[in-house]
Amino acid sequence: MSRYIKNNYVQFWLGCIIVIGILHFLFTGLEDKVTSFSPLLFPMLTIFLLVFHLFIACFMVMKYWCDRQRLYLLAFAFAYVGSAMLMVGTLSSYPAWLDLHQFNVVNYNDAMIFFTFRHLLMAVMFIASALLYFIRNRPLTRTFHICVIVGAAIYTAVIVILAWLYSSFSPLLSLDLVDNETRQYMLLWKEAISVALLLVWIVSLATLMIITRVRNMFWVGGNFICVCYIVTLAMLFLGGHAEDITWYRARLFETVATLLIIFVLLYDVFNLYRNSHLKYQQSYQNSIRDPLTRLYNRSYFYDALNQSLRTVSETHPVSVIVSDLDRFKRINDNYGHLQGDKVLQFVSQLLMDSVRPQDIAARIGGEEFVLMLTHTSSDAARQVAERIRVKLSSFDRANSDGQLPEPVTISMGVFTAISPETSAEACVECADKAMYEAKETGRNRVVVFQ
Ligand SMILES: Nc1nc2c(ncn2[C@@H]2O[C@H](COP(=O)(O)OP(=O)(O)OP(=O)(O)O)[C@@H](O)[C@H]2O)c(=O)[nH]1
Repeated sequence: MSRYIKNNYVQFWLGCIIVIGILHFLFTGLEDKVTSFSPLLFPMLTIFLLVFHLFIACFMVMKYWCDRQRLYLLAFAFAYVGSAMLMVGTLSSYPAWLDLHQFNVVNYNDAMIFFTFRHLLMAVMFIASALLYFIRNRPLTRTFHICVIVGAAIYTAVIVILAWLYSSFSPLLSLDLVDNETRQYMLLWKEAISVALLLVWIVSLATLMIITRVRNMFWVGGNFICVCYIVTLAMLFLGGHAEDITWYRARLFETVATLLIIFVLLYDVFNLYRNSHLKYQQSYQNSIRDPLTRLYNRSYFYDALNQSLRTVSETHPVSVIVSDLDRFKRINDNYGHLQGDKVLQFVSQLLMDSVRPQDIAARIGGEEFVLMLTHTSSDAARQVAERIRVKLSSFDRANSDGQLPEPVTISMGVFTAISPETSAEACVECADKAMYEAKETGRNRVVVFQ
């Protein structure tokens, strides 16, 4: 177990180093080609990021809505919705994205205030999400759900309102993080807030790693985004001033990393769809097959026969073969029920292998089987039955790999429907009568219903 977890961590960190290394390589390549970035790049990237965050928030809410059990998804949803709202504030600090006359008027301090509160909101919500994941299997009451949702909504609202109050939109409070004239970072940002945010994200990453153990793609995404935010903050921390190349690089990095997370989430959806489709297929097959022999069950057989009988005619007959093992009780009595089951499985496999894919082989009683052969005349059906009978009687313990404790024989009755008026029940009844005639006239025989 601990090796499995260690493997997860090693793979995760290797993946992070490779992805971040590739992104870094691409960005430096881009920076070498582009001498100066357009002031529109930052708001454009922010718009992309905003849309990505709304997309992720919708994904989390929808996933939560599926069973309304996984509260940790809602913590993520609030983190991303709040972040998107704060990005609207960031955009308003860049009027150029809407109003070209104010191309050079950028409120860097506001952009940094919205950035700070955005990260504070997200990092704390990520920790909350990990804690909610930790208690996911406990029986949580409806009141607890409501409290968590209300708490997350209040926290998000408080952060958004505080960001707005501290920004230049409100005269009530103020926070100096960037000097808008010189574009230099203020001491408060450089020595306190950036370090504090970095620490909060490190705590967030540690909490996520310990609790989730990076156990699936969803949490690979969650942990990866924490690493990306730490890298983003480190970039800003090392950068000289706002509008410096690192300012753009950090935003570009965050946008690309979020896009990667969207791909991870899409993969998660694909996995969910594939698993639920597989489960559906399994439960559907279980509902139409006999558990012991994997032949079709009685109800599936009757449905299929009724369907085939609708189009039956003299040129397109449908044949039914009812088969019953001879003196099967003796096998059970002499060798036990388990050996009896093996005999039933062996005979079922033989029946399945002896018919075409469009035919149906079903188990309709203890040791009673039925075959439906479409577009098969009475004579052809008799030949199929005869072939199966001879084949079965050719096996003994040695050449059946011990499946048959002794040679086993089968009695078979054939009936062929040529009119759509014939019901499925009547077909089986007639074939059954022919099979009983085979039993009465010595067993190990094929009789065609006349
Ligand atoms: N091992 C096993 N035995 C089963 C199963 N279902 C039914 N049987 C047994 O099948 C036997 C059927 O016996 P009978 O109907 O008396 O007939 P028979 O011994 O095959 O003799 P004839 O049909 O007259 O040739 C019974 O002993 C049932 O207990 C099953 O799923 N597994």
